[in-house]
Amino acid sequence: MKVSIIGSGYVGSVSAACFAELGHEVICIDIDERKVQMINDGIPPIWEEGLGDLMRKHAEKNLIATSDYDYAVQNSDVSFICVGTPSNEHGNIDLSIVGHACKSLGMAMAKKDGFHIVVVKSTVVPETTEEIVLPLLEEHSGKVAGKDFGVAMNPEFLREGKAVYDFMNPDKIVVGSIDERTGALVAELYRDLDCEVTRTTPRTAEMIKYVNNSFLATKISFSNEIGNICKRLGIDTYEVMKAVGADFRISEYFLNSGAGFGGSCFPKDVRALIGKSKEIDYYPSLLESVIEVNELQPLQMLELLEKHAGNVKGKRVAVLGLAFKNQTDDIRESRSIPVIRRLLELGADVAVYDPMAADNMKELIENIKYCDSAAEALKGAVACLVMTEWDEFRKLGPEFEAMKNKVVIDGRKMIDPENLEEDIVYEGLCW
Ligand SMILES: NC(=O)C1=CN([C@@H]2O[C@H](COP(=O)(O)OP(=O)(O)OC[C@H]3O[C@@H](n4cnc5c(N)ncnc54)[C@H](O)[C@@H]3O)[C@@H](O)[C@H]2O)C=CC1
Ligand SMILES: O=C(O)[C@H]1O[C@H](OP(=O)(O)OP(=O)(O)OC[C@H]2O[C@@H](n3ccc(=O)[nH]c3=O)[C@H](O)[C@@H]2O)[C@H](O)[C@@H](O)[C@@H]1O
Repeated sequence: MKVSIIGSGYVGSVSAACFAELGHEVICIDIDERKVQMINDGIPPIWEEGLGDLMRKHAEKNLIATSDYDYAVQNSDVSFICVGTPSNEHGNIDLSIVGHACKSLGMAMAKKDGFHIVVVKSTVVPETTEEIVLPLLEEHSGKVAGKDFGVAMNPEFLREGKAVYDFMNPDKIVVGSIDERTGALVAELYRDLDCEVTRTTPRTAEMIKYVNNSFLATKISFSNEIGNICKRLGIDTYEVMKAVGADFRISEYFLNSGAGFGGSCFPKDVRALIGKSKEIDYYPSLLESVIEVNELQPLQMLELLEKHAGNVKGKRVAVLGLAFKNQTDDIRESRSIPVIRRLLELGADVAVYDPMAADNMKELIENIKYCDSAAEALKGAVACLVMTEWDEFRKLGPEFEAMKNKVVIDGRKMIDPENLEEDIVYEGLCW
C-alpha cells in the first residue's frame, strides 16, 4: 500500500522504515527540512539500532521524505499522524501539534479525489481521535468522515533502543476505527507481521495505550516504594522482586527499582491520563502516587550523596549516565536532569559521562563538564552517581581509584560491590 507518515521522530521514522521493509511505498512528511534531507540521504534522523540499515536500503526507492503535504497525500492511500503530544504546563496533553498536522492534512485532502485514510499513531487521550482529529479533518477538507475518508487510531508500543525490533515483532497490534472498511485496510498494512490485530473503537484503542504505559509505570513506582522500604530494613529488593516476579501473574519484568522512570512517554502519559480523569471528575489517587514516587526517587540519590560526601560546594561530583535509559540518546525526562540541576544549586563542579546522550544534554545544560569516558569524569571526584543502566558501567572498577573520595552511589544496580576495592564506599539506592 501507499503510506504517508506525518512526523519523522522516534515513532515516525521507525514506522516509515519498517513499513518500507514490509514492502509498502512510504512518504515521510516533516516540517523540519533537516530531517527530510537526512531521510532522503538514507540517514536516520534519530539513533535507533537497525534503523540506519533500513533507511539506507529503502531511501530513494520505496522510502522518500518531503515537507509537502499535498504531494504526500496525493501519492498515498493512508496517512499516519506520528507527531509529538507533549504535556502542557499543567501536565495535561498538549494537542496543538496534532492540531497543526490535522489542518495541513485536511487542506491537502481537500485537493484529493478518492477515499483517504487518516490514522492517529501519536499517543492521544481517549476521545481525541473522534472529537478533535475527525472534526478538524472535516473542517479543513470539506469532506465527510466515514464517507469520503476513514479515520482510525493505531497506538504504538515500541520501546526506544529496541524500536525497529519491537515494530517488526509486536506482541499486539491495536486498530480502532470508525468503520469496518477503514479498520480492515489499516490491519492489512500489518498482514506480514506475525501478530493478531485487535480491532476496536478509536477511544478504546487510545485507552489501551494509556493503560499499557500507566501499568508499566505503576510497576516501577511500586518496585521503588518497596525498594525504599527494603533499603531501610537492610533487605536487597532485587532478591525480593526476583522471587515475587516468578509468580506468572506478576512477571519478572519492570520490577527493577532505582532512580525512577524517565523518557518521553511514561511521565507525560501518566500525567495526561491523570488530567483526563480529573476532566471527567474522577480523582486518580493511585496514578498521582505513581508520579509522586517517581519524582522523589532521584532526590534520594542526593540524600545518600550528602550522607557520604557532605557539602559538595566547589567539589567535583561525577554523574554517569544522561540518557533516560540505556541504548538511546534520548534525555527527555531523564532522572539525571533533576539530579544535575540540584548538584548545580549545591555549587558542585559536575562532571558527566554518557556513551550516547551527551550532545542532547548539552542543548539543555551547559555549565557542566562533559567527559569522553567514565574514567575522565571520575578523576578527582568526591562522589559518583550512577544514573543510567548502560552495560559498560557494570565493568567499572579500577576507574574509581582515580577519585579523590571514593563514594559510589548506584541508582541502577549497575556496580557489583564485590568487584570493588575495599576503600570504596558503595551505596545502592534501594538495596
Ligand atoms: N518515543 C517513543 O518511544 C514513543 C512515542 N509514542 C508517541 O508517538 C508520538 C510521537 O513521539 P516521538 O516520535 O517520540 O516524537 P518526536 O518529537 O521524536 O517526533 C515528532 C516529529 O514530528 C515533526 N513535526 C512536528 N510538527 C509537525 C507537523 N505539523 N507536520 C509534520 N511533522 C511535524 C517534528 O519535526 C518531529 O520530527 C507521541 O505521541 C508519543 O507519545 C508512542 C510510542 C513510543
Ligand atoms: O509510549 C512510549 O513511548 C513507550 O514507553 C516505554 O518505552 P521507553 O520509554 O522507550 O522505555 P522503557 O524501556 O519502558 O523504560 C522507561 C523508563 O523506565 C525505567 N525502568 C524500566 C524498567 C524497570 O524495571 N525499571 C525502571 O526504572 C527505565 O530506566 C526508563 O527510564 C514503553 O516500554 C513502550 O512500550 C512505549 O511504547
